[in-house]
Amino acid sequence: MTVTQSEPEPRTGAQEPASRTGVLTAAQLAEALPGALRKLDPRALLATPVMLVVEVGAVVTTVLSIADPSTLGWFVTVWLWLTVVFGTLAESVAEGRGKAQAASLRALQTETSARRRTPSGDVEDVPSTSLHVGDVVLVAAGERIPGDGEVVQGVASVDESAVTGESAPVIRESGGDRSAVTGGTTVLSDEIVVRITSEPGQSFVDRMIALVEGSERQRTPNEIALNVLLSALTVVFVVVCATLWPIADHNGARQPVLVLVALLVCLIPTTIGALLSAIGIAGMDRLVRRNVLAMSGRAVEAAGDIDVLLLDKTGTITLGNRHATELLPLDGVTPDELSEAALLASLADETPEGRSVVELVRGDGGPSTGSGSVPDVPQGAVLVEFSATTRMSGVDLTGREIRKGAASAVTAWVGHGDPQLDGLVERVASSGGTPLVVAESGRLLGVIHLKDVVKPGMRERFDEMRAMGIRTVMITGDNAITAHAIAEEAGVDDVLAEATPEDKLALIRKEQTGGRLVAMCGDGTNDAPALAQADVGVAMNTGTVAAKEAGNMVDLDSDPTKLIDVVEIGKQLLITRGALTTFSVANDVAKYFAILPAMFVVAFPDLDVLNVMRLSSPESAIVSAVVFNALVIVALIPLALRGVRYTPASAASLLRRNLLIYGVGGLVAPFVGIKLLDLVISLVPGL
Ligand SMILES: Nc1ncnc2c1ncn2[C@@H]1O[C@H](COP(=O)(O)OP(=O)(O)OP(=O)(O)O)[C@@H](O)[C@H]1O
Ligand SMILES: [K+]
Ligand SMILES: [Mg+2]
Repeated sequence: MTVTQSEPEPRTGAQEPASRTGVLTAAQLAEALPGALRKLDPRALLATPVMLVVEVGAVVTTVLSIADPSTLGWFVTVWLWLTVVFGTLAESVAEGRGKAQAASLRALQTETSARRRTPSGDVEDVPSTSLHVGDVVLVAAGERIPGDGEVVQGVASVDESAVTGESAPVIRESGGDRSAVTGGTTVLSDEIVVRITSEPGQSFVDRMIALVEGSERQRTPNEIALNVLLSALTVVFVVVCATLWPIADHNGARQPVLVLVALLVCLIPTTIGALLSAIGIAGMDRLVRRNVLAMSGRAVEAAGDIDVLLLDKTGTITLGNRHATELLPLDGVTPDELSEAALLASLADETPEGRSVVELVRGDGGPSTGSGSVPDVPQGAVLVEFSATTRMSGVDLTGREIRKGAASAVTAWVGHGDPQLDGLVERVASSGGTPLVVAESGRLLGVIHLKDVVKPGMRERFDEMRAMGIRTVMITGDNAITAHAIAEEAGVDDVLAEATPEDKLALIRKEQTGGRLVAMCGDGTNDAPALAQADVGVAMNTGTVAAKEAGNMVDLDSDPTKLIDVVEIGKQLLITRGALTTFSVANDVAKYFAILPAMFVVAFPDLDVLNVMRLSSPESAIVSAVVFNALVIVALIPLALRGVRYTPASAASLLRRNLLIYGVGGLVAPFVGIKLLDLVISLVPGL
């Protein structure tokens, strides 16, 4: 697990494309070109009405130029087509950046043979592609896991490097919060039984491929709203140009349709129209680079404005391999009595905690990766499974009822407490451990000490979040003393202890009704409702299938502090879109003043006062403006892909800075650019 992240390693080990850093290579452009040309299909352009209008304009000028050829006509026509192609090229380049990654992920999908359990209990060999939800397969050391699933039996160490890029093996085991396995990863030791949870073609890797290729990207509400605004602006300018025609005609300054089309394209917001979707794709791509898979673009945007982050304790803030280290009997209880009861209450407990109790009592000792002897459950035993709501587990035998679990739950079950027990519980809890109280038929026996370790580097990262204005709250099913001990060590701002899944959900709703945007990091099935309710729900990749499906992001590194990166990327996405919109509109306004005087100066000599640009001829002015308009798109592709830099600062000062750079810059650039182009273009005979 990587905890601190600076620049992440390329996951695939493939050569780092230069465009990641914002530089476009010729090879990349060449590779993206076929895709860009395919996107010229008007049906594909319907999604960006601004560019569709440019394409229609290009068709019109093409027809006019064929009917009545002129240098001006052909110049305008070629550059209008280039404008559309530059737009589709931006999107195509953005998509292309995920292609290498997609290719290496596809390699994971080669068909393998799976050992499937038949209803009669036999094992049959089937191709991995024919596995369906609910099938149960056996996977032994050295074998590839044939599909996404949940470990229902056993413990194994698994090499997930092909998916996560992390070479250290991870533990996958039944019962707990580390039960999900990903198809295509390899079991390194032991044997596990896996219940398949995804249909062919809908696996985690399939979704990753779709994500990195950008084919599954859905427009976010903000993006849709902006697109509508840009379309409305376009309609306004179509009307302006259409009415300009009769007015000019009436005043004896008849303008050819060709010129009006050129004017229209210069005025409508082509820059942002062309780059909008590339900005969105690049944002997703940056997340993937950080090993975060975002299933929803809305969540990425929301991440830019997060106020509160809620985190589960075990497996999120701590490493999560809670295991029993010590048995503490009450006075009058022999160590053997406590051991026996603890063992019986754990024999059928498939959670890692339960297995670790068995190991401790049996003296197996070894790490939880050991294959473990399967102990016998006494005849006639009725098992009481652990649930996050009861916070207890145990067994009913003839004449004996044994439970182990959270102190409050077990003392409530017994019907009374015990001062000595309180002392033991507090001792374990104040060290950050989880105390499990053991009781038998109304009698309290003692405490099991479950130990867990806080992941390294937490405190620094939580400090960083505080600086970004994000409040961190740990929510755990564990008792208040343990919770506070861990919270203290990890450096979170607030704690909610003894929380049931409903409490976690209620806390999120409460924060949300206060108008705050809430992020949640979790790994357990009991976190799933909260992950689904949160605006940004980040599931740990180590977690359960339910958690991964409920959230709208999965962190392959299972690092809760990754949220810092997610927030930065979200902010960067919003800032980039805002900056380029500002630039685009400012640019168009400036072009209006740059070329209108040139167009009408012949008919209205008074306009000459406005003709500050002193362009060489009306024709050259028009072509220069169209060429400038197209080149601006190309010039800004790298910025759209790389994103405007985000530095933690107040929203107001960021806005001021960006208005200055992109607003004023957008106003000035056309005057300089068009003037320079005019100097060159006026050399062309006929312009
Ligand atoms: N196998 C088990 N048998 C009995 N009791 C358990 C078992 N596992 C956990 N408990 C008890 O139930 C409590 C809640 O556990 P759970 O794992 O559901 O917590 P949670 O809400 O996921 O929070 P976190 O993951 O942050 O600890 C634990 O603190 C512990 O006291
Ligand atoms: K424009
Ligand atoms: Mg949990």
